[in-house]
Amino acid sequence: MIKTQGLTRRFGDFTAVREVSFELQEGQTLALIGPSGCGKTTTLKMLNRLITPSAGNVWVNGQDISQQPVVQLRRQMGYVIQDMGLFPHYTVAENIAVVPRLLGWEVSKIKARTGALLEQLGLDTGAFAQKYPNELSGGQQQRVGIARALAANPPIVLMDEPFGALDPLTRQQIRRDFMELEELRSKTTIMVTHDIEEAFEMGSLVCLLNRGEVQQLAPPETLLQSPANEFVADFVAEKAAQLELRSAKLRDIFSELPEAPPLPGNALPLSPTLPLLRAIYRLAKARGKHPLGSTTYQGQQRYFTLPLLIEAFKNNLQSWAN
Ligand SMILES: Nc1ncnc2c1ncn2[C@@H]1O[C@H](COP(=O)(O)OP(=O)(O)OP(=O)(O)O)[C@@H](O)[C@H]1O
Repeated sequence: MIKTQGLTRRFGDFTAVREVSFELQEGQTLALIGPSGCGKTTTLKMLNRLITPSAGNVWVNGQDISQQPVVQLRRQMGYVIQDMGLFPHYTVAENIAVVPRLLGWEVSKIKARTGALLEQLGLDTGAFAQKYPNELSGGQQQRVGIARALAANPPIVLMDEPFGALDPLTRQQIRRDFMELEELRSKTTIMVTHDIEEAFEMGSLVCLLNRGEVQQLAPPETLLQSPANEFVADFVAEKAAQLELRSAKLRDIFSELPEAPPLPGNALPLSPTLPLLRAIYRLAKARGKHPLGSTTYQGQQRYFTLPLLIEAFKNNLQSWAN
């Protein structure tokens, strides 16, 4: 869907981005991460030609973007930025409708699309469509910004610190809602973030940059398990435990679990409380043992089963990592 080769940008004598190459398939998410000033935003902006590369190429669907009219290019790419960039004198509905209008969609189609997006992003259409950005909270504005970027259904979404300006709780909630959006599953997303946990949670690939150069480009778990160099190892070391949970996928857990042992007749069902599950998971990881069996909890022997654990895992994965 999108490919770069040798992407480089110089500002005078200074090389902000050097020879960045990656390839993303439809539906994949690339998280660009690294210390402040490492070239994340410059890389992102070269993808929609907000910044012209000094060298290298970008192809979208096999087409070299430098040969494409810029308007046509940007219609294929939703763009979400940290300060939202909503038009203050447009209502929420008008803000979301900007690109569909430019594309000449019928009014009824625009209205239906706007309403559907607002609902999907947890904003009641009746209450919000006619409000102005300054009547919304930061989190609500950010949701509108996301809706606007998705309005014309672009196959590619570029996001620069999309959840950056928000408090941690709002940030987490929006991120969760965002990841649950059904239509995003088929989109190819490139996001810039300074939050390594966010990168690990959202990225199917993580690209760690330092001083404009790629240090490692790989699935998140690979950065943990096989860091390419000392910089990568140091970068992930501090949060290794949280990152492991962020990048844990249900299938990883499945492969660790053997058949559930038969429950004894006097087994009490386990209520999967968070601390208990957390302890089980840690134990299993640390000792390389499967987390099935029994445990003494509040003075009683409790047994936990595969479906229970999986369910609890699904429900709690997010909050565990916090
Ligand atoms: N227009 C410009 N002129 C000169 N230098 C620039 C320009 N734009 C960016 N730079 C420099 O290029 C480097 C990379 O900038 P960029 O914004 O891509 O970094 P970043 O990784 O996104 O940083 P941050 O996380 O702080 O937003 C920085 O050192 C920056 O000062």
